Amino acid sequence: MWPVRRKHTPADPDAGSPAGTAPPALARRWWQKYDEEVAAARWWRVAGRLPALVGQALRLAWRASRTDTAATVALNLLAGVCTAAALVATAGVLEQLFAAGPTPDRVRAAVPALLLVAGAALLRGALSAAAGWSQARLAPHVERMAELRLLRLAAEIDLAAFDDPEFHDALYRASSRGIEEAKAVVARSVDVLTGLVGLVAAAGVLTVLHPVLLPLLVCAVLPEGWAASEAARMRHALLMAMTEKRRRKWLLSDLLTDRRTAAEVRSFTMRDRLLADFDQVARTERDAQLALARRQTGVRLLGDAAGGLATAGVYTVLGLLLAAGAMPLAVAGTAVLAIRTGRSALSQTVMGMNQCYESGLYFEDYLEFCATAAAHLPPDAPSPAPAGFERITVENAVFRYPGKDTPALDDVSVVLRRGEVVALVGENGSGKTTLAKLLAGLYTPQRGRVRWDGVDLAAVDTHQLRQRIAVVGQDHTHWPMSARRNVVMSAPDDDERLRRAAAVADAQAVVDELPHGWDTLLDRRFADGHELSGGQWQRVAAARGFYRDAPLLVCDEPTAALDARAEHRLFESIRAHAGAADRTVVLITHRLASVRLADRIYVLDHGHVVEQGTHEQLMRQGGHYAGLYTLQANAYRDGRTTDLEATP
Ligand SMILES: Nc1ncnc2c1ncn2[C@@H]1O[C@H](COP(=O)(O)OP(=O)(O)OP(=O)(O)O)[C@@H](O)[C@H]1O
Repeated sequence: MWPVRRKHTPADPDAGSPAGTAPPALARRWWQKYDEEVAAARWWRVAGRLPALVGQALRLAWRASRTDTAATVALNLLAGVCTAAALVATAGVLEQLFAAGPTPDRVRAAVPALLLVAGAALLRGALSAAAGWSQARLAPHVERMAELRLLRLAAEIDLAAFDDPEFHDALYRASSRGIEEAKAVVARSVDVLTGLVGLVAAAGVLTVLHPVLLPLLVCAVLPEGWAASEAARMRHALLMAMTEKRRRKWLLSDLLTDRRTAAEVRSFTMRDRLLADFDQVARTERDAQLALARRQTGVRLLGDAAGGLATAGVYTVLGLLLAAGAMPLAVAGTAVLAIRTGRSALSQTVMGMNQCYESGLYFEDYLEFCATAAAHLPPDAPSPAPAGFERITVENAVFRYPGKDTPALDDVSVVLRRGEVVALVGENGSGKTTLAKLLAGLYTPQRGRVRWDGVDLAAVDTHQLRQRIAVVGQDHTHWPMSARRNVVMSAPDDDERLRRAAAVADAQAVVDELPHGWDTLLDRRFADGHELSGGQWQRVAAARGFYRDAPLLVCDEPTAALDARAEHRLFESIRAHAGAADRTVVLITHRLASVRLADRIYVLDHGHVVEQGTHEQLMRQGGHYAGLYTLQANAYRDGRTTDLEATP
């Protein structure tokens, strides 16, 4: 699917990390296409990319809150205008003070300009405070919008993306910093605009005073700007290179602190091993951070030295102009003020651009993730999913997991009719779960088709389709919610339906023992939360499948954690569930006694359907199925059978 092999970027500080933590060469994915381009960006590209970046940030802010965006931009711009007005008024004050004539007259003449300076300063203070307030109000709106968008896309994208490590890297970067930086880009964009207003004012005053002053001022500020953008680029390149390691570290810390792994960490004395693995990655990260700090300091020193020299040059030129009589003292005084204001405005602009660029790099990670994820969503205007079916056919389906050379399913064809119980059997890794996920509409085959009667499922509304399929999964989720929510899920709440589903799945007895019945929270990490046993969870998961009341029920090893009696009852219930309303059941189980009564059995081996038929037909064939069945039957016979184990 993504054939080009990835090479480590030159910025990767851990190309030779300790054994056990070094990532294997990963196949290039669509998530990665953009990374190297960003890591290689230089400061001169910053200016070119900024307008688009600022535009996107402001659009996001606009969608999040029009009032606060408009207020933030307008108030900051007005504050910038006040700074400019104060500068021009100060020039007027100086001009009056250095004019010829008696001192009291000069001071009196300067009073109107002085009042203007004071007024502009006051107004500027008030505007800045109001701008700060609207900016603070805007940030949570932007954060909420950005977070919701990312979560919506992550929850909607094709399930296959979750088998791709690059997807996880991209998601990690987008969610860990991308969202945070979306707010920063908006704030820094406003800084740039404000700085530009001040700069225009100072530049205007300086150009009027002497044409050589403005270019000198620009030269004084640019080195610092260059240094800051280089430092930002280095930091982002490091983040790029460290993404996978940071995820690894996070995973290891999760293993050490998670409740689900806490027991095995102790019983298998895994603590030291996990800590050692964690420390290996942490040390690599620390060394990379130290190297980054060293390189950043070097670049900053260079920028500061060049900036200092250029500033000294500006004042030297000013002194020379004064000495040569080419500039009167009043004008020189104004020039010093204008240079200071201009320098701070230019610094604000350049720093704002840099910070905008730095935040923008992370913001672009976020934008890129959203754009790529959006491009991999199911089709926009799909045809409606069929309400039911007479026949489901899988035709010559080929499915390969991302990054795998061999397909998990190769040229597989199966047929399911309405009201049938169809069993999928085969050894571990033969492709049963993958086929079940294709039938459940969770994966789309890369070749071949899955149809409900004549309708190809690749073109239908997946959301609608999935509402017509119930799945009792092998790896069902223990939702940290109430018992009721664990069964009802997203369907409408209906007590009678809940009672029926629980009765069929034998889950009512489980719930009856809970302190708050259906409203008990099933998570021990919260106060008053309760935990269920593996078998009890499995009954709740089965009730979830029955509650959905769908024409197709896919059961992937639904009884693995059940005791023999409960397992027997659940299979009976599944059969009755299918018979009662002409529902079709796909059943995956290694307990072959339970598949004997299936209407048809498909036997899978290494991703191929190798046999199909009823139990009797397959036993007569004497092939793969007959071999497996006889093996289990003999095991039971040798172990002296009991009533429930009379058949294998
Ligand atoms: N998420 C995944 N990413 C990559 N490969 C996978 C993934 N899930 C399964 N596979 C591979 O696909 C093949 C078929 O796996 P599948 O889970 O469909 O087998 P199965 O018959 O259900 O096995 P079991 O009886 O152990 O549940 C196996 O080789 C497995 O390694």
